Amino acid sequence: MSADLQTGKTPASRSSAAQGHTKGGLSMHIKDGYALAAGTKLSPEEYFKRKVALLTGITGQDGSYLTELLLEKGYEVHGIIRRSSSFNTGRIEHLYKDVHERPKMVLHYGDLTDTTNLVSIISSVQPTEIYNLAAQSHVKVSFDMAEYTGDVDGLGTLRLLDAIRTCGLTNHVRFYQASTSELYGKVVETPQTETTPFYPRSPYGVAKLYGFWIVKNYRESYGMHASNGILFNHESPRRGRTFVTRKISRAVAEISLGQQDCLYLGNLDAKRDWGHARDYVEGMWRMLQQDQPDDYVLATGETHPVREFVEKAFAIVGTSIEWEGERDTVNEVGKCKQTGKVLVRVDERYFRPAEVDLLHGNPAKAEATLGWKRKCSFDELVKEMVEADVEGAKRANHD
Ligand SMILES: Nc1nc2c(ncn2[C@@H]2O[C@H](COP(=O)(O)OP(=O)(O)O[C@H]3O[C@H](CO)[C@@H](O)[C@H](O)[C@@H]3O)[C@@H](O)[C@H]2O)c(=O)[nH]1
Repeated sequence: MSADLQTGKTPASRSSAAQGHTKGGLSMHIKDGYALAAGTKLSPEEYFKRKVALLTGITGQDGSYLTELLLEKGYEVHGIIRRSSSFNTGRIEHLYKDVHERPKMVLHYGDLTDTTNLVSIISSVQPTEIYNLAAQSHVKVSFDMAEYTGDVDGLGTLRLLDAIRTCGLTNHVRFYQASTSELYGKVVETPQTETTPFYPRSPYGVAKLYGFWIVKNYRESYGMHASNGILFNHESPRRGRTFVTRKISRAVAEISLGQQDCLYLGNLDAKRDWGHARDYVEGMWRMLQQDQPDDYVLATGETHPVREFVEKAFAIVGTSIEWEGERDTVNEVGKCKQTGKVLVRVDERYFRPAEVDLLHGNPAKAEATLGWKRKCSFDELVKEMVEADVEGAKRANHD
């Protein structure tokens, strides 16, 4: 069911007058008859001559970059969004098209926990590609909401695959699953490749393990063109504010402008393979352009501790950090070398019941088969994030 984000009404229930783009949220314009009526049968020729993508998680970081890429490539993009009383479409507002143009991005209310709704959307959109990016994606939160995380991230993937089958698109649609380096968890070899054994360390990782295997199972059982992208951490100025990189870049920006005193973090020694989300969504798309489905690692091939991200982020605003106190304990602090002021403290509330200490991917297969390579370096990523947050903090102060 297509949704107008201002009114919550579907095209059928809306007046024919176009809804405008209003402050505080995004209003989508859906011409009557734009999506196909449920049950419409397209001939294979009609179906395959279209480029129609359906994204779950379109309002997230990856969803917004992927939508930009697909629109540039001439796709019609449909996204599933969850109903919320607060606006959650900030990352895709700039993709809004005037009502007088044919909209290329259409949003539908839906949820990975609602099978009927998924069947209804897929049968009316008849997508040629589906990207399953929706998830409860926060590892720490998954310890508090383990059942919900399992339902959405694990069973949600199954529901989507079954909805494709119910709609008769099993051997038509190409399916991308957002799998994750969290599957490796307690790593048994470094760097990690497509053949490294999995050992997830959180309810999130365990739910994603189910997602990974059900995709592989449906590929083998029903011949579906379904691929797993095992993506290592990927960040950007659009990253959610509770993930460590964005938490750091925002805090550094606000501290540098005198709007915040101190940054509180958990495990400073965890190591991650951090790339830029814009590069990674291109890899997702490339996976679905292959003749054969498969599983691929997307990573930079480098790993850096959280501590280094902190140091580099502060360096962008001209502050050098020196560490004092016992390492790996709550007594450790990061001080400004110039003034001696404590700018970083360790807070055990951010520790996880079980930690993933090291992630370091080997993207050789994706590079060789997909012709994919990350473009943005670690230093460029840190710089882009901090500079964007400095600009954002200045603007917020001004408003
Ligand atoms: N979030 C957060 N993490 C912190 C903090 N202090 C230290 N960390 C450490 O920083 C590391 C990265 O944490 P996140 O940025 O929350 O990301 P993640 O747990 O690695 O998970 C992300 O990447 C996965 C891919 O490997 C994704 O699958 C997952 O959805 C998420 O995007 C973890 O080891 C975490 O313990 C803090 O204050 N907040």
